[in-house]
Amino acid sequence: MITVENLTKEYAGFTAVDDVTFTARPGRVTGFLGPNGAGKSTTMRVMVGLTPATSGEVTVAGRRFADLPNPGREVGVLLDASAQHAGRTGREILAITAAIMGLPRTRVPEMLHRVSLTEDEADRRVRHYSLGMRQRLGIAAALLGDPQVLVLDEPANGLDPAGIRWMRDLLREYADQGGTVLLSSHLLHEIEVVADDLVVIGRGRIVAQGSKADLLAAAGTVVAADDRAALERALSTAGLASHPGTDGALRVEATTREVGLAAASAGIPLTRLADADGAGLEEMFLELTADTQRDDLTQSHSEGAAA
Ligand SMILES: Nc1ncnc2c1ncn2[C@@H]1O[C@H](COP(=O)(O)OP(=O)(O)OP(=O)(O)O)[C@@H](O)[C@H]1O
Repeated sequence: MITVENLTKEYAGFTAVDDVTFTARPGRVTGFLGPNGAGKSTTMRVMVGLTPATSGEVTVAGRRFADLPNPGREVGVLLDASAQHAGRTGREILAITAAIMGLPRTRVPEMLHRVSLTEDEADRRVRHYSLGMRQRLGIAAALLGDPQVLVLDEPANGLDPAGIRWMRDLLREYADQGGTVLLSSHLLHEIEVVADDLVVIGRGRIVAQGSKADLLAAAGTVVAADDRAALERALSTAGLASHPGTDGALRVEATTREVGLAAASAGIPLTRLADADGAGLEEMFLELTADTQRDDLTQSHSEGAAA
């Protein structure tokens, strides 16, 4: 279990994370989703004690990371796959990590096997690894101590489609065995297949959170008719809020049944009636984050200010 409570992180007066509260639960994969610069990495860095919070608190298994006696045994962390020592082999990196955590050396070949790095690849220096191989090695290091919690920042970066599927299966299995997984991404599709819960962040603030199923249901119904104005009137008469989607159809915050009945009672033939489903979630993500993108540079702050 990871609990983030009213977390705020400021860099020289710039608020990178703004009063963020959420929980990642055991047995579930929690997707931490947001556009570039939304505050995901900063939140995760605070979570694993790399950056001090300005205010608020993060606990893992009920304790602050800094208070965990052997953190690697409780929390597996992959924040930056490229941060590994380029001059060491993958096997050496895992062996050193195992020694630091007081684990038997036998964990190393086990984990290499778990992430499908071959013997030959394990003995190459990391500088010769592809980004995908570094991600696998990073995941092996995160799993080494058999932790109950995994914190992974953009773990799918650099993985090919087969690698992404492999990782999804691995995380699913890990969560199904009772583990807690928090993984970040700026790509909705990457996360929506594997996540049970979603936490969406934009400009440092949480803009939506809940189970994926609830967020999908909240994304409502897509409906279209040749006479869109009449359809809008019928929906409004039935007390259903609607707004135009990007494809000319209307998005309605109601079930397909409610929408169908409202159209039928006004005698309007429909050309389309469907659950908003994945497309709805994507639109919701774009809408939620559109006004939270950090590309307007209206807030100036100094990059690299002291943490
Ligand atoms: N050390 C720092 N000094 C100043 N600003 C920082 C520092 N670290 C991060 N920031 C700023 O905080 C904001 C959030 O950054 P963060 O890396 O947490 O976003 P992110 O959601 O992980 O984005 P990405 O998907 O691009 O990795 C950004 O505007 C970033 O420039």
